[in-house]
Amino acid sequence: MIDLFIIKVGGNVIDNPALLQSFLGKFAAISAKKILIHGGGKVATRIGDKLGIESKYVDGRRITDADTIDVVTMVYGGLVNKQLVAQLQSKGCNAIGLTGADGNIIPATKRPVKTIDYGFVGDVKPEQVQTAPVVALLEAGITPVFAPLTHDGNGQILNTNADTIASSLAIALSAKYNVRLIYCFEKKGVLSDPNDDNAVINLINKDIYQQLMDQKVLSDGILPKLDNAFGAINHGVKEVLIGHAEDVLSNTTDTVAGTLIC
Ligand SMILES: Nc1ncnc2c1ncn2[C@@H]1O[C@H](COP(=O)(O)OP(=O)(O)O)[C@@H](O)[C@H]1O
Ligand SMILES: CC(=O)N[C@@H](CCC(=O)OP(=O)(O)O)C(=O)O
Repeated sequence: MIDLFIIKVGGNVIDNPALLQSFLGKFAAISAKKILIHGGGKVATRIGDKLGIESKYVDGRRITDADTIDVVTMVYGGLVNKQLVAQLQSKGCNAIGLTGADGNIIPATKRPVKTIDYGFVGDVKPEQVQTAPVVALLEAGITPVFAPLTHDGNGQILNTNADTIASSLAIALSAKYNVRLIYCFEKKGVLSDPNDDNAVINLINKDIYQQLMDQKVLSDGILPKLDNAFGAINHGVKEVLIGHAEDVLSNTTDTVAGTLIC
């Protein structure tokens, strides 16, 4: 099987023009087949604030009411996605911007209300991901760039965490490719002390993950990232790495920056 890099870039990197340019340059330079998934939570929060729409998160997932789904559809599916595609084109990478509704690639189910009503948030089953359009683009030498939006099949767009989009695509495509899933964010990896940016844990297995949860070392956006990272590694994805956008695309066979999930 040939390699496929599935790379997710988060909102803090998207919001930092210098870091984003450097990241996109490294991404464009990857010669293997590749897919980019972007977040943009910070941009959506800022634009929501300007419109008087307050952002609320529970365990790193946005509560998405009727006003918020409109904001995130515009911000993720429009502004962020198209800016990234244009920037990749300028770097010689022939990218195409997509949401999960396009080509029916990522159908989802609105999250059922249990203790919390997340609103228009979509849960994805990797086995429902339609890989054929993605494979066709990859085989044509085109790089898909996914916004974190899905749809329910009844005309409703849903907001899905970008970490989940990345792991679902990674799991679905691992039947055909040797998938390497890389989560790029603004920290050097998963930290044993969230206040110490150098306290990177190089390797996390299931037991260490449980210990970190018990010690309450993990909170906010790192929760969906690890949740999805383990989901991917347990369902056929060859390698999952979490690290700084500046470092993780520069790894060599001798040095690995970031946190490897095993
Ligand atoms: N132990 C930890 N290690 C790394 N990050 C952590 C940890 N605990 C909490 N975090 C927080 O999780 C955030 C990453 O999630 P998020 O902001 O959603 O990133 P992204 O937008 O890239 O998905 C970090 O910026 C950090 O504030
Ligand atoms: C349901 C849910 O939480 N969706 C996310 C999608 C964007 C995202 O994941 O952005 P980052 O990668 O920048 O965090 C949100 O609206 O914040």
